[in-house]
Amino acid sequence: MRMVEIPKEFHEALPILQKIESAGYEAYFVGGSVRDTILKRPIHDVDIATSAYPSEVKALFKRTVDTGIEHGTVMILDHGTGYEVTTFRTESGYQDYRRPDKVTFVRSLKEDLKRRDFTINALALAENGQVTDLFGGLEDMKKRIIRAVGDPNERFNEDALRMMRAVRFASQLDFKIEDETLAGISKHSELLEKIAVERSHTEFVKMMLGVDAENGLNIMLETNLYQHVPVLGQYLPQLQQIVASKFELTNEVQVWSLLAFRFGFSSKQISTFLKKWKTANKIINDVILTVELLFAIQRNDVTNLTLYHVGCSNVDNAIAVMADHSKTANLPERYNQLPIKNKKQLQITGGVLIKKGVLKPSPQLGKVLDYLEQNVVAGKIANHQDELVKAAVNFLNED
Ligand SMILES: Nc1ccn([C@@H]2O[C@H](COP(=O)(O)OP(=O)(O)OP(=O)(O)O)[C@@H](O)[C@H]2O)c(=O)n1
Ligand SMILES: [Mg+2]
Repeated sequence: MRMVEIPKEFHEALPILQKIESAGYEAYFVGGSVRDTILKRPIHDVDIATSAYPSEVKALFKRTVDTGIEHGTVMILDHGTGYEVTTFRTESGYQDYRRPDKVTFVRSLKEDLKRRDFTINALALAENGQVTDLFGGLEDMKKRIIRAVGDPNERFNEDALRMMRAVRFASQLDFKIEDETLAGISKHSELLEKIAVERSHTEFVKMMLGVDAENGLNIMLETNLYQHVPVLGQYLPQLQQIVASKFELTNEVQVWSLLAFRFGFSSKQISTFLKKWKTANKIINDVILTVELLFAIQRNDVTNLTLYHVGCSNVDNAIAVMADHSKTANLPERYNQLPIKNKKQLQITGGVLIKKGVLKPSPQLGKVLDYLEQNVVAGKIANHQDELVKAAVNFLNED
């Protein structure tokens, strides 16, 4: 296949390919950017592979950085924002199921493409638009199939994360996993435990955000992969229910909130669950708030105070996760109509209360402000300074 027009994302990098080629070596665009171009999907990172050895690449350009020199990767800064150029290589050893013991630089494109994970990821695009397809990647794209390059057992033994990548691509691209590749995943699913949780985490979240996430999750159940990631193994019936329901998620908070809500987790359980997945603290906090609101929605017990405390973005997250939209239809409007959205909008401060002689600086000040904030949110006190001062005086007299 010959691409008539090379997409604009590649243009800035074309001088790099031309320079390497004019020095007598081969150079190609490879990996995800080629796959996504042919599938007419947005491209993120543009990777380049070459027959030139790293020292030869470095000799050709003025500004280079050794970003991964031991496995053959050099970043070239001469053109545009920086492009990673990696020498064709073969890999061997893989005693730990995640990275090779030995990388050997080679001059042959075929050898390089042979060690890649799936046929759709083993395509090379030349500067003139010619696509090299040695393993039927183009045909598999047409048939919408994820197929391992060569023997799936070998590919998954080399890097067990590839099993999660297969599931992620199936969900993201709405592709089917070819039978032998699928059998390879079932056979080797336990190898996933050898992989750093952070890497499985990335693939799992991407999978759950894909267009066919129900299918992706279902494949994790059918192949037993779910038993070899943190916590999910104990929740098969709940996961089956999630698979059977339709869901459409747009960020990581929603992914974890859906699971935690369906698993019936308390805040403490959510924290333990997500720490096992090495999730960022900010995400954990947002999930706790989102799930708190989800349970309130389920109980038909959403107060203004809950909406206020959960915050705008997590109200949106809860709405996205809740399957029953009749229960959430009025929430955006209710949120918008809250008298205040955050503490800063309160028309009073501790300083003003002190200045007006309502009370002296003391630990009680915080209590008074909390009282005012909660009652403004609940609509019981108007958010005007005079009213707030009056309410503070009354509160102190009652106390
Ligand atoms: N475990 C892996 C990871 C990557 N690759 C190869 O390296 C390329 C680039 O890897 P990466 O950027 O991690 O994935 P992409 O396929 O580019 O997917 P994404 O769009 O998420 O970047 C892949 O296309 C594939 O050829 C591989 O063979 N095995
Ligand atoms: Mg990529």
